[in-house]
Amino acid sequence: MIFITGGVRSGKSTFAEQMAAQRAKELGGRLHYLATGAPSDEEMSKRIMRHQQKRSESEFMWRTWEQPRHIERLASSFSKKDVVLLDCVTTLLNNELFFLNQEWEEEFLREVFERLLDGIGVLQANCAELVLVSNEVLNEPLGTNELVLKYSFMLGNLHQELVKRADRAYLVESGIPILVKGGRG
Ligand SMILES: Nc1nc2c(ncn2[C@@H]2O[C@H](COP(=O)(O)OP(=O)(O)OP(=O)(O)O)[C@@H](O)[C@H]2O)c(=O)[nH]1
Repeated sequence: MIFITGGVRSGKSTFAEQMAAQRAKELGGRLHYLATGAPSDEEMSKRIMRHQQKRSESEFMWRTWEQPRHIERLASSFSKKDVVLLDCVTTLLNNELFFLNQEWEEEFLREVFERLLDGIGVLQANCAELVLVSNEVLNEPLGTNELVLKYSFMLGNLHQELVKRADRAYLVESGIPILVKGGRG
């Protein structure tokens, strides 16, 4: 598993696509793009269309899946030789946290945390390489808002756990990927 993080517009999605395509070439499997985001406004809709256009024009054959929750349900769509790019973990977390409009009690947060890790684990077990993209939103001062603090702890812990499980991890800054864990493999 490869974990890629970076700030907004850092270039992490482009880097992740290159990395996934390279791995698919090496492994001889198909390439899947798993989008967890939704076109929430006009700007996002256009951005998604641009991404889709770019993938359709690329030299690689991408198959796109739009799955905001329950990513594990896609597992049977992949083969053990395939490469899956999941973009992105942050949106997946948001979708889980806000879907039920539930109070962020400790038990609920723990359940979401485990559900996400389980879902990612199921995907990982059903493909050759899982490339995860996430947002580095924790560099700002956290302030004192309780929800922001809970969210930040949750995302931080999730990132730590995913990096622990990943063979390689990158931080992308201004379009430059910095290898923070693992070899160049
Ligand atoms: N629903 C859907 N979302 C997509 C699709 N292709 C890309 N996306 C979403 O587009 C987002 C990534 O693109 P950007 O918003 O440009 O990424 P960014 O984080 O702002 O910038 P970078 O760091 O440069 O990647 C992710 O949330 C993807 O899930 C698609 O086919 N369908």
